[in-house]
Amino acid sequence: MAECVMEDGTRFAIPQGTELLAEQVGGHEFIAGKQTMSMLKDKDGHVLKYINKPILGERETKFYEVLQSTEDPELLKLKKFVPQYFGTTTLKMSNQDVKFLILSNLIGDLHEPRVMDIKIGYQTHEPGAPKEKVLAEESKYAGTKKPWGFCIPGFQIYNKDTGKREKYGKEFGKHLKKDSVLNVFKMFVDQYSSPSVSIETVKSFLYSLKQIQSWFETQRIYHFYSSSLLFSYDEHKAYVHMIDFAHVVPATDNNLDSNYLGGLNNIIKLFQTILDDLEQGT
Ligand SMILES: Nc1ncnc2c1ncn2[C@@H]1O[C@H](COP(=O)(O)OP(=O)(O)OP(=O)(O)O)[C@@H](O)[C@H]1O
Ligand SMILES: O=P(O)(O)O[C@@H]1[C@H](O)[C@H](O)[C@@H](OP(=O)(O)O)[C@H](OP(=O)(O)O)[C@H]1O
Repeated sequence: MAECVMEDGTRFAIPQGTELLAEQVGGHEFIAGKQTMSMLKDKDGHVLKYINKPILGERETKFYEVLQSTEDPELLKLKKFVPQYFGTTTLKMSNQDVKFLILSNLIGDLHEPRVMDIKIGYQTHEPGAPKEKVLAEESKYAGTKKPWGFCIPGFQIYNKDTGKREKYGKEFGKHLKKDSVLNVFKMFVDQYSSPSVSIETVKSFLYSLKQIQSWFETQRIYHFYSSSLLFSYDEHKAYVHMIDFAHVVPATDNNLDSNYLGGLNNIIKLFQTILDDLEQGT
């Protein structure tokens, strides 16, 4: 069993042959005494996601399995935005068998990746969720979720002076207000000395976002609650991917996922504003 040390000094055992995914920006982390676990990486560079939570783990696994075997042309369009799925694995942790999803590493080919997790939706609990879950979700990230239909659980950038990685976590995201979001996006894409990198990055984000948008404008298969868009880039490449499908449920009454579309449309508007400003040199 290998050992890991968290930033606060907590030590814990992780399965042999794995390491922490250092670039994880959102999501669950290991918490002593709680059944939560950080994202891991295996020897082949795959990302391992802990799926021991009942219902949620099974739901996310099922989502990947359906996507892997589908011949539905509508669903097939989604594949390029979602991590590749390589099945599940059971590993020993503190003598317990623990199940993980094996996924492609979405940022594996980026150098010092800048990464932002944006969780989509005015509502982040699925219909029928327990009352405590509804209250917990509604009370969090209200400054951005209510006006914009998304929130920012985490991101990482590199300090322009020291070159050191800087992580902004959930507490930062929870205190954000409506009017600060544009500046956070600007800071995120302003990481290299040449403005042309920012311009190309934002153009690439917008290109992918509009493809995802056009999928959501017609698909009536699923509703995606609490799912994230993962933005990543370096000097040469920029990506937008969809992750976290633990709260994806069949679409009710054949409706569009307006909860997701609303947030996505606002992200597109904000990045378009940034692109316009960058191109005008303001
Ligand atoms: N396939 C992947 N490749 C690279 N990084 C990933 C991948 N999947 C997840 N991550 C990283 O791990 C983080 C957490 O992922 P994810 O949202 O799936 O976890 P979670 O614990 O279900 O989150 P939540 O707490 O929102 O339910 C993401 O913010 C991202 O930084
Ligand atoms: O952003 P935060 O404040 O960390 O909020 C967490 C976030 O809503 C997760 O999606 C949720 O996990 P699930 O997707 O598994 O419901 C988790 O529930 P949890 O505390 O019960 O793990 C919340 O705490």
